[in-house]
Amino acid sequence: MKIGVPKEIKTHEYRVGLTPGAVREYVAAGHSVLVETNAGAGIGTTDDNYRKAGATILDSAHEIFASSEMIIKVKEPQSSEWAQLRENQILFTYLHLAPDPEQATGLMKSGCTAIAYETVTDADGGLPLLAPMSEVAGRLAIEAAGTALKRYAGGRGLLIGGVPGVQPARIVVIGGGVVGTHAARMAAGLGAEVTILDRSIPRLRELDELFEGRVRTRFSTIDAVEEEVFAADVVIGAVLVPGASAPKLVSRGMLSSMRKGSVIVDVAIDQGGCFETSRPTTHADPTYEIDGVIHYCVANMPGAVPLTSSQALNNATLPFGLALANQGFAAVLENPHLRAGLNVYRGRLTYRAVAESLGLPFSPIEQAAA
Ligand SMILES: NC(=O)C1=CN([C@@H]2O[C@H](COP(=O)(O)OP(=O)(O)OC[C@H]3O[C@@H](n4cnc5c(N)ncnc54)[C@H](O)[C@@H]3O)[C@@H](O)[C@H]2O)C=CC1
Ligand SMILES: CC(=O)C(=O)O
Ligand SMILES: [Mg+2]
Repeated sequence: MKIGVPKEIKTHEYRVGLTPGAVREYVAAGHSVLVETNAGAGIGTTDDNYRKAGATILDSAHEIFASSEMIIKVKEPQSSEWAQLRENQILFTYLHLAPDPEQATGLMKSGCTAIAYETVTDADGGLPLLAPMSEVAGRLAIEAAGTALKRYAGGRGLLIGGVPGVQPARIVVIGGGVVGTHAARMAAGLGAEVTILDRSIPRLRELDELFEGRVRTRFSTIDAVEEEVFAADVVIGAVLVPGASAPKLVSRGMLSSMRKGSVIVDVAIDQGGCFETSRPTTHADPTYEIDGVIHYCVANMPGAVPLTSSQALNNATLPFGLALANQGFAAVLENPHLRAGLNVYRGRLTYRAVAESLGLPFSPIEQAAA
């Protein structure tokens, strides 16, 4: 199969869909890989490194889209990209369609087959292509909070871990999945007082064992969220209902009861965010303030550390990408985990939670492919 890798064009997105190491694997399996010139600049790799791995370098995204049977990217396609997709072409990347009707209709109009990294599953009920970036974003969330807490940045002027004799920051993490666990690990490591809220009791049990008493766990009710958020210096939004828009757990009205200079890091912003006042921001201008509460809502946090992130992402996508390259669409029909990733097929939405969030018709794949 001919596989195309365009350079990422979202603001301050420095990751790349395939690293030279991954290209080598596709080429060894008999595939051709076309890479846009400078696609690897953000991870400090050159066109020559891609050529050595067996890729052909093309001058423009236009040539990549025109010549490839499958496009492998990182971020959701931007409008200039979805306009170039076409029927029978496979798109394999993050999509986050639930809060993004424009992109959803753009992909539907293109007729392409779009597989979303974030809804591909594994045998343990996990999300193996979301997990590595959630690990990165969870860890970065505490760095972002530490920066925003500084007085010159509008924050309370609090050091996350405090110092001996002075209390540390109180950090509340809503959602104890991959993002939440990695955020809690970093926060606890720095010496913060950490509470994780989740609606899954089995998950709270696992967290309790994992952190051996170093982190408090709490079942997430309306009461519990209010109590914890009002007492927090930092709130990390890390909930997910796969494919769906994030539930809004902190309302606009609640902000006035939060501490002035406290910080919200809404990692779940790519699914619409779990704070009513969240709106997507970029690495170029990551924060804004409402009612004295600093909001950090960058939708591509791992793009800031592309060396770590591109490797972690490629490790996870490789087996799925190879299956698609080897078998084409048949891989989606055969493998239930890839099938869970299918969001758009020839103009139809094939992922129920996405269709429901967008208020558009849902077509099960059996029906869409019939
Ligand atoms: N902004 C960014 O750059 C990035 C954003 N993300 C996003 O972060 C979010 C979290 O991802 P993961 O941790 O991988 O998901 P996950 O599925 O591992 O964890 C989500 C957790 O939320 C819990 N949850 C669901 N509804 C809840 C509620 N009402 N109250 C409390 N807990 C609730 C679930 O029980 C689960 O434990 C997703 O939206 C993901 O797309 C991930 C990576 C990068
Ligand atoms: C998961 C995601 O949206 C990202 O890594 O940017
Ligand atoms: Mg994102």
